[in-house]
Amino acid sequence: MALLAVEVALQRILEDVLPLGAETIPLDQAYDRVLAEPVSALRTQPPFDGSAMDGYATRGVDCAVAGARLSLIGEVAAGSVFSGSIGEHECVRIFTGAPLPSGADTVVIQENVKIPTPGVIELLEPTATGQNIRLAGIDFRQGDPLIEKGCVLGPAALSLAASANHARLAVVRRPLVAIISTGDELLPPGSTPGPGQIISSNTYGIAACARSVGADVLDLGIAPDRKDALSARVKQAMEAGADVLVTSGGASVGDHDIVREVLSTEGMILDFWKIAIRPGKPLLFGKMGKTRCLGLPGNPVASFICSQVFLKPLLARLGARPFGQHIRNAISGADMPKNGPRQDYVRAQLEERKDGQLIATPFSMQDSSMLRIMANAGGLIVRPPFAPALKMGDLCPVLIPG
Ligand SMILES: Nc1nc2c(c(=O)[nH]1)N[C@H]1C(S)=C(S)[C@@H](COP(=O)(O)OP(=O)(O)OC[C@H]3O[C@@H](n4cnc5c(N)ncnc54)[C@H](O)[C@@H]3O)O[C@H]1N2
Ligand code: MOO
Repeated sequence: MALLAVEVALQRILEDVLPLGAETIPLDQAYDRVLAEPVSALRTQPPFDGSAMDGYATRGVDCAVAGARLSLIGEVAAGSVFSGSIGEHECVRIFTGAPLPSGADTVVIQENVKIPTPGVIELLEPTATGQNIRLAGIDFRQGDPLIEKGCVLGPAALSLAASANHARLAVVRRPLVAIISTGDELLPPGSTPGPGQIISSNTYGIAACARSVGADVLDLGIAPDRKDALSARVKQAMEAGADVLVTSGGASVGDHDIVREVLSTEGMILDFWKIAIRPGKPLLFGKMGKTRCLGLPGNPVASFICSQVFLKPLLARLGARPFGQHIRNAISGADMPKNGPRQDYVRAQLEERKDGQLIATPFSMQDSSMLRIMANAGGLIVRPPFAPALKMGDLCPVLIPG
């Protein structure tokens, strides 16, 4: 039977995924969160006509000519209000951000005056009516829509929400992804491996992919290849309320590849197992209640590429976060043979020519255990199933992992 195509597998993974619910959180924790409800202004900003400069508030008609003299009748700074009113040929010392005194419609900046005698200012040049004033509401008025639902909150949006007087915001809950590595041979980084043992690496790439699309990660460590040990960790993931359960390793057909069986025993309804991708063929997907289960192959590069191609879009959809794979057109830096039945993600070195043309040169070794090559690959040349041979200089799509 033909293996499921990558696009079909992705469709099946995303098929009925709805964004998670909302939670209301303090503004200072809302950076990079996805807004669940639109934000509108709870107040008008600025709430009053105010001065944009340090200087003297006066009437435009009284400062139309150089040499005009005005009597100084008081002072107003930001945070206070001048209680009187400005009359003909009068002014009030004013500072940036202070409300304009009643009767004033213009601010003369202090660099443009001299003080011939205390209590009097003299204009060095004319100032037009309305200069250096910020009118009430020029930024926004109460009730104005300010930030759309679905926006990923960046620094300026957060300051805007604060200015509009929101102390808390409704944001989409972050998906929780539980990660279990499986394999008797695995030890955490920093250990001293014994005979036959290696260091477990996959979790770190998987977790980083998850975090890059706004997910929270629950690392459930390394489970040995025993059904009871893996079951216990799966139960932990379910008890923690994981939206997505990712396993790494044990997905293939060997005697120790127990993931599919254990997940099924724990209640997973299998959707698919094995797809037409290289690396990553033994990928499995199913649902355990509301929890989506993604069984990644153990080979480190397969685990990473499947996280990029399948896990990231799934988590982004759950978190209502905009997401698209970064695909660029390149020309191949080498001849490539015709492809087999699986969509191949060929690790390639990228180079940008002076004219902007991207050149992707495949590494000569493509073993799915080789993390150094993966980490040095600027991109993955995507070779669809049965793609014909490529000549050096032919166009090819390149996925840039994020
Ligand atoms: N007879 C067949 N054998 C295999 C097939 C097949 O179709 N028929 N598929 C191969 C493919 S493709 C892949 S990919 C691997 C994936 O198998 P598993 O998911 O069962 O992975 P493991 O056997 O557990 O591990 C494979 C390899 O990766 C190392 N590994 C596992 N986990 C980690 C980790 N967290 N960090 C670092 N390295 C890890 C493990 O030691 C193995 O070397 O199966 C092929 N076999
Ligand atoms: O996923 Mo495997 O060889 O296709 O690494």
